[in-house]
Amino acid sequence: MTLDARLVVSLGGFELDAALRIERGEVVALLGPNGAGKSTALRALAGLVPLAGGHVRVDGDAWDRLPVERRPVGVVFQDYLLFRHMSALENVAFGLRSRGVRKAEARATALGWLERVGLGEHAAARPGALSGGQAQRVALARALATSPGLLLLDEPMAAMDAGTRLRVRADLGEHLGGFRGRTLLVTHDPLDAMVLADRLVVLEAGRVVQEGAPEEVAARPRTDYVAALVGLNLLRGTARGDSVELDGGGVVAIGEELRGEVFVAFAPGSVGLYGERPEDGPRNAWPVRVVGLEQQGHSTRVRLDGVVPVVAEVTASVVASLRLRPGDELWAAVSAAEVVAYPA
Ligand SMILES: Nc1ncnc2c1ncn2[C@@H]1O[C@H](COP(=O)(O)OP(=O)(O)OP(=O)(O)O)[C@@H](O)[C@H]1O
Repeated sequence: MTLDARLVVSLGGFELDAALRIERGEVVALLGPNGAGKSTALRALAGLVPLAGGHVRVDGDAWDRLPVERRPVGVVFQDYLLFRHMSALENVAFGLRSRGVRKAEARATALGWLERVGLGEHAAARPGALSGGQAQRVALARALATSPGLLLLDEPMAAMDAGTRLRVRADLGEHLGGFRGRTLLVTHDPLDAMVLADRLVVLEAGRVVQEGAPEEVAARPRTDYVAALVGLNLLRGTARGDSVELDGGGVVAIGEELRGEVFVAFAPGSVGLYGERPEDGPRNAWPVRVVGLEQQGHSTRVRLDGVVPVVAEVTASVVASLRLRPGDELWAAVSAAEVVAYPA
């Protein structure tokens, strides 16, 4: 009962060509930078954008041949797209009515769903009288009420403030946990993806560049975008035993034996900063220049340029004792044991 799709879409100068598989009960997060084609992929699955090639199949059923209104798909958009002149109940019942369910039954089912998302008491309210989080839950209830085989969520929390987002993320996690269809969640937010998804698919410039379990993607990024998303330093080079000659120059000692093209990743927090080259210190020490400082919670992220460009995350006491400023020349050091290398 796997959804198996290859989505080829051509929009002006933009070309999407992405393969996606979603198992029953699985939540897949589609991540990527602005303009990568995430919304286009979602719209293509919903039938709102025509396929120039490829297919959308579930168990041999060709969903791509079905007209939009007959696809067993529920969609929740970022701005919810609730009908403003209808009550919450009528909004949720609408999807059922348009699938031929009789009025009384549609209303009863809709009320059941509003109760499940905690909005039974707001059934008569118009969308304008609901908060963003509540409106989002109505939109989710409307999408789930038709028991779709595929639930599509397009940045469902993007319009919310941080506090609401936290609550709605938890709610959504609960509802998705009980949902037996397949879910595709389009998001920019790595936290939404890591918390809610069973698997991540990363799209860049219309192509899938990496996919896997959240912990796998977080530990072994394969593009600069993914590395920035999960907060790791990422370098690329050729491994010759326990060291890697970097493509951009410089060498990184690693804690294991590898050969061939590899990625090298390490956490900013594992990078130490020193005024002088550290004696008897970590095997990796590179001369660097400070190009930027950014406070993040209790630590400072220091962007460093040099033959080996890296980001370090240090405490306020390091910033103070080294009197760090843009332009300063320093040494960055990281132990080989903190460096992860994997085939490119
Ligand atoms: N109707 C359209 N006609 C022509 N080009 C379009 C159309 N819709 C989207 N595009 C282009 O397709 C590309 C992908 O857009 P899409 O909205 O799918 O990306 P996205 O990954 O969802 O981005 P964002 O994160 O900014 O929402 C962009 O370059 C966009 O400008």
